[in-house]
Amino acid sequence: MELLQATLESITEANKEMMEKAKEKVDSLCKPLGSLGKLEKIAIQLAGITEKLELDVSNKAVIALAADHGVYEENVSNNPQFVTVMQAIGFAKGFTGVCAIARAAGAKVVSVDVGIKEDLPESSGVINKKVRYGTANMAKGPAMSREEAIRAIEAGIEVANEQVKQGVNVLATGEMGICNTTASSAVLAALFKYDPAEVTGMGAGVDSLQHKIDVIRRAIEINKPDPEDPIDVLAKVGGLELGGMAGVVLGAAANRVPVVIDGFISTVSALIAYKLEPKVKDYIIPSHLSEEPGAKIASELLGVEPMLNMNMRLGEGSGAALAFPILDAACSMINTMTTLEQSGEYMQKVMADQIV
Ligand SMILES: O=C(O)c1ccc[n+]([C@@H]2O[C@H](COP(=O)([O-])O)[C@@H](O)[C@H]2O)c1
Ligand SMILES: Cc1cc2nc[nH]c2cc1C
Repeated sequence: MELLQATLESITEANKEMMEKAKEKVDSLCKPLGSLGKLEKIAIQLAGITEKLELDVSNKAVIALAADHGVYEENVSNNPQFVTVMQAIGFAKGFTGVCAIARAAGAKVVSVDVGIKEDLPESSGVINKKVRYGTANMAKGPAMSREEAIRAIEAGIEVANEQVKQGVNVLATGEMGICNTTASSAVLAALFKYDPAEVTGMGAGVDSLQHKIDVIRRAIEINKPDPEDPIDVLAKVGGLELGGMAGVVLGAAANRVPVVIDGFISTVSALIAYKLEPKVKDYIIPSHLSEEPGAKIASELLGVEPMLNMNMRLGEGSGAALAFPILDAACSMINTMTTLEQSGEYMQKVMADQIV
């Protein structure tokens, strides 16, 4: 609890003065006002986060947190549960979908076990931050205790802190957990009082969507999570990797480092962090709009507009990694473009044949 409390207390808003300066600089560049659209918005946000006008997001990491879910026994996912541990190993060894996309973007993937139901050997390369061996079945009782929910959040904070210490200057949230779309829909419905039918989709595949909705409804009825208490909601109907990702968002904000969020599960986790400390919003950069129906609702609740719509629903942090080059472009824009004035002067020199 101490780490969570200290982290929450250390989060401040982005530097609005620096954002004003960045806006002035962006507006002076050689282009029609506002013509680089969201790229301008991102550059200004990055300046506010880092308190610098010379921007750098060259050291990138996707934090991919993996955990298992007890609600698997309710038949809410038609994929085998071993996929969770298989993909966590794949993250560490570099052969999953997110790894391929991160590689193309020059980013590393950090694989973290926050609650896989098996023990992994050190040689797996997966960082051990295990809080417990998977959650309990939320359709029968709380997924985890309040203390475990806090420890999961703190595991994410710890990883964020460790990565920033190693020089990482932009983070992204990613995850793996068979059944975590059930947990995410339950958290979203409980936190914002939605009917589960409005925020539940097929995930990675399910035999009956109606059955999945009924299980979520039952979990909320049995556990009665308190919408005013995000940790209570996380503990009762959430997941360990959701807590971990909320922690990564909080840790990023506390370190004044931008954090790119991925699809549905990542966005719901960011909402948990936002409910704990609304100032984290200044540090969050959205990436893509997941095909999962609850993703649009979650983005709107967070007040972010995903920049890409690639019909993706893989998770893992794949969409966030795909957005990394857009951040690079925003930095390059503010760092290397000439101003209208400089371009004019240069043009006059060229025309006067003064450039050798
Ligand atoms: O990120 C998304 O928007 C997303 C949407 C659907 C599925 N997923 C991935 O699929 C897994 C969960 O699917 P499920 O059906 O088992 O709940 C989990 O490991 C996620 O990474 C991810
Ligand atoms: C193979 C597979 C890979 C995944 N990655 C994220 N969720 C996933 C679900 C499955 C089934």
